[in-house]
Amino acid sequence: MAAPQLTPLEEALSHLLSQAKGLDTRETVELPDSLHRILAEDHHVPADVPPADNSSVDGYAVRFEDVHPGRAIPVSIRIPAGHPPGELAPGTAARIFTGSEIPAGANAVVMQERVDASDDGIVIHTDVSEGQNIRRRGQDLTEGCMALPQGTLIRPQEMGLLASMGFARVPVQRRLRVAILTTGDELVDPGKPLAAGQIYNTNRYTLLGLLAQAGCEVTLCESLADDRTATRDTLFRAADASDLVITTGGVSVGEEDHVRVVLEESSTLSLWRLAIKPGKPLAFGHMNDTPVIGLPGNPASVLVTFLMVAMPFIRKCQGRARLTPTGETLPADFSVDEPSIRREFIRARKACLPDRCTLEAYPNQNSGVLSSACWAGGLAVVPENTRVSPGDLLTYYSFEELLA
Ligand SMILES: Nc1nc2c(c(=O)[nH]1)N[C@H]1C(S)=C(S)[C@@H](COP(=O)(O)OP(=O)(O)OC[C@H]3O[C@@H](n4cnc5c(N)ncnc54)[C@H](O)[C@@H]3O)O[C@H]1N2
Ligand code: MOO
Repeated sequence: MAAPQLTPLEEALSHLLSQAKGLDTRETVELPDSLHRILAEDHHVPADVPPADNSSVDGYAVRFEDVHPGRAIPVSIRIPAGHPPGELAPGTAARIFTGSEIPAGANAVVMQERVDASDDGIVIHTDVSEGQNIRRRGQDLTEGCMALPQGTLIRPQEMGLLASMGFARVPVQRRLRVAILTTGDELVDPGKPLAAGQIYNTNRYTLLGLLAQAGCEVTLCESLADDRTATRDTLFRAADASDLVITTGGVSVGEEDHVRVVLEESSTLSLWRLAIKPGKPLAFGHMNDTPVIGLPGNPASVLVTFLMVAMPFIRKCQGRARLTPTGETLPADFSVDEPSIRREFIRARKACLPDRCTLEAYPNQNSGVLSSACWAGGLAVVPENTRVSPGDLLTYYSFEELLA
């Protein structure tokens, strides 16, 4: 029997994305609870950050025109950080600290290591230029500018930036509710002993981690035996409770691949043999209007298909601006001698010397080898029907970008 044709990733993705519905509801959360949530409104800068010019060092604020080699300048004021700076009298210096506001009249700060201080004042032993060691008002964020657009994933740095603008509460999208169903008689949860023929359920935990990083709420996380009725019942229950159901396993061609069969009877199933490696079989359908993405069972295939297929779908539902990764171009430090008709996502990492970075590949790229992904920093893309020699340029998606 001839194998059905392979579908390009873009074709499957465009079908999937055309079915992704945006989330309609939002909520407001306290800033500390906003990590991994999606911003639901554009955030413009309400006032300059920092709000005033301030010192980037511990030292002395002066008017640079007052500095003459060997001549002492009296210290007239002391300005601890957090206190109003006042005004600097002409011909004098202000004792100042990192983060202290610059007093009116001063236009430079000299580090204390460059100064001799005595009862007569300070003698400066260095050239002083206008503006030195002054962090300008608004250097981080300028009033009125767009700081964070709607659809931004809030990472630790965005939490900090929101705090720097004074936002204590943040409007965020409702979390996308996602159910995880792993399938297979062989699966046992960690913590229990393995009997013959059994393996530990890996995908459940990979997906829990991926969905947490993607800002989703996991509604239900169950492991299904290879049983058609149980698969059907659980798929309906999961669909009822969720905006999206993700399954792993059971989408290939065997008669024990019940997810495929149940989706076939109950919905408009699209079943693809994707032209990507790993991750060939992929199912997409609906149970009672809830989208179901059926990922293959192999643990490395789950990671790759989640990142390349499910993640853009999730991003679209979340109203994110960027759906697919941009990547960077780097030379390979490995070879692919046998070209594949499937686009290959090689678990790879950057190896950097002072002058250039190359991509190293994990030696075993089998779709059952998840340690490849723990070793790797991301995915290097080998296009369809392409041999690779060291030095050839490849697109590389870091895991950080894929999950940002
Ligand atoms: N005759 C063919 N057989 C297979 C083909 C094919 O085209 N023709 N494709 C192969 C490829 S490629 C893949 S990928 C798999 C996909 O199969 P399924 O999605 O139906 O997945 P399963 O058969 O259920 O499992 C595959 C593999 O992964 C292990 N697995 C499954 N779930 C988990 C889990 N939660 N944690 C850890 N490991 C899991 C499972 O034990 C299998 O070893 O089909 C190939 N076969
Ligand atoms: O399509 Mo599979 O994930 O290569 O083993």
